[in-house]
Amino acid sequence: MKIFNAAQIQALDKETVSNQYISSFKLMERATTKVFEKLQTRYKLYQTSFVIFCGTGNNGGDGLTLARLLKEGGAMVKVFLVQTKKYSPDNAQNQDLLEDRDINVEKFNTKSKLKVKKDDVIVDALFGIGLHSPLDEEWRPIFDFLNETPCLERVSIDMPSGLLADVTTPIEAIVFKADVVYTFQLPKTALLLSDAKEYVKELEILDIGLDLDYIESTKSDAYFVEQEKVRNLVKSGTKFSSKDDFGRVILIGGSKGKIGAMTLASKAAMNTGSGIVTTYVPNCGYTILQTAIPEVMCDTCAGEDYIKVFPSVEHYDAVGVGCGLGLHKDTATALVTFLKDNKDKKLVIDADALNIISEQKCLDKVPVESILTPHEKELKRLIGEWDNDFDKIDKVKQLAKKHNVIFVLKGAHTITIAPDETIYFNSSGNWGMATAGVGDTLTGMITSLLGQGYTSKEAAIVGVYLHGLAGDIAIENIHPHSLVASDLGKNISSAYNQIAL
Ligand SMILES: NC(=O)C1=CN([C@@H]2O[C@H](COP(=O)(O)OP(=O)(O)OC[C@H]3O[C@@H](n4cnc5c(N)ncnc54)[C@H](OP(=O)(O)O)[C@@H]3O)[C@@H](O)[C@H]2O)[C@H](O)CC1
Ligand SMILES: [K+]
Repeated sequence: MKIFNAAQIQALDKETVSNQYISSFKLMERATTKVFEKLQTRYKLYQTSFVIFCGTGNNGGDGLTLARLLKEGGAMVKVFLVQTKKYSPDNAQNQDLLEDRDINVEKFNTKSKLKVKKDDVIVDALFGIGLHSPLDEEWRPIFDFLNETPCLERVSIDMPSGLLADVTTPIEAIVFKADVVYTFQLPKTALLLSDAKEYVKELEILDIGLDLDYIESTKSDAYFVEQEKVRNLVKSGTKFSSKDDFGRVILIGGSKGKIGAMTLASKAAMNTGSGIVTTYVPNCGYTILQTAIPEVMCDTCAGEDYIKVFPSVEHYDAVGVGCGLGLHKDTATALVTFLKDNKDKKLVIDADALNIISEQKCLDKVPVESILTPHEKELKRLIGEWDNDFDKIDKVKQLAKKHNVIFVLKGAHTITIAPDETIYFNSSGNWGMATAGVGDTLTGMITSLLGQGYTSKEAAIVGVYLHGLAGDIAIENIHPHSLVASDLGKNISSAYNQIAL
């Protein structure tokens, strides 16, 4: 699914109205009906009272439409409407339709006293994608009230008001803190970034039937990766496949006390479908690995507790480096030599291998089309501080392009950034996955896919999605708090099955 900026969505809106021969009023009704249907399943309407805050534009128009639909659906509804001289035409038309419907509509300004009861649902329809700059300070008392007053839940239509859709919103800006945001048709970049975590606790994208041809023909560099995209990329075997067809991969890493990382990575590589997985660990890991995973071959280096020498990898289809590797200076020296000696080998680079590359300042030695999978702290060591998420993405884009490598920025919507400047936000996964070893599992999975012949970009996109989906399937039976990295490995098979459906 493409991600559009606000201007592109507004153009899409116009194009839809024209191509489908409908009025913008009808489109608003269609969009809001989708929100209504969501609210109908989220709450028992006849027992719930909604206080809807409406702005002066079409986001406000959505709020007014929703007020009518909720009232018809049996809910109690009260509307607060921003006082102004000029409302958008569809907003004004929906105001007219509220007359004689026994809905209390109260006009307010930034100095007004508002009232919400503790079991009301607050609906924020103040500003959507039409917001052109951060809100003025005069709005602060209103938003402080909306964000702090006790209520049942906070719902935003399209955008949490105050959040800009495709440029950064300053950290101190005034923004509504939504429990759930129902956004129309396509996600907006700001909704997917961790900077917005306080404002978007849950996100749902509602298909409102906007013009598909226009979406298809409009260029975008950013995508939201969903199951359909991954389904089209996943390869399957044939009756005559042999283990050689599924790639031979090697995972290099481990140090005393961190052999578990290699166990997780190599098990995940097997479960993702590699024909042959070899692990290369220091001596202390040999018995552990051979006992833990009979399917994996184990090779060791001279070092007892850490890797002193890297192996030859010419006979492998893909190489994963870094899980549990440690930062010993001999390991660091060996890694730098390894990078220089294997300029033509695409690598998956994670954890301490990334930390060593930062310390040794040798990103330029990383083979082209390698995949780097830093979490936030590893990324900071690599690129330094950033001002905000948009700045972070820009910086990583430049690096990816300069070094011709892929970055996988692990997080809530793990972001894959390719050297061609395309960006992929992942849609699968859950908070239970914020636990040790989950990154090692991902490295094993991406390495496996690379070894199976996926391009680097495909391996990253598919690996990240499959990994998140395995986590989502795991929490069907395990509480997110109790999820551990091994649970992901166990559910890779179910994730494949679900994608194939
Ligand atoms: N295609 C779709 O997805 C559909 C979207 N719909 C809804 O429409 C809104 C967008 O509506 P729009 O009228 O373009 O804009 P908003 O309602 O978000 O806001 C416009 C009003 O806000 C004022 N504004 C803008 N920035 C500021 C600011 N920094 N401070 C104060 N006021 C601001 C703006 O004032 P102007 O002076 O610029 O005119 C407007 O008064 C979208 O988000 C969806 O909710 C459709 O309903 C269905 C299709
Ligand atoms: K809103």
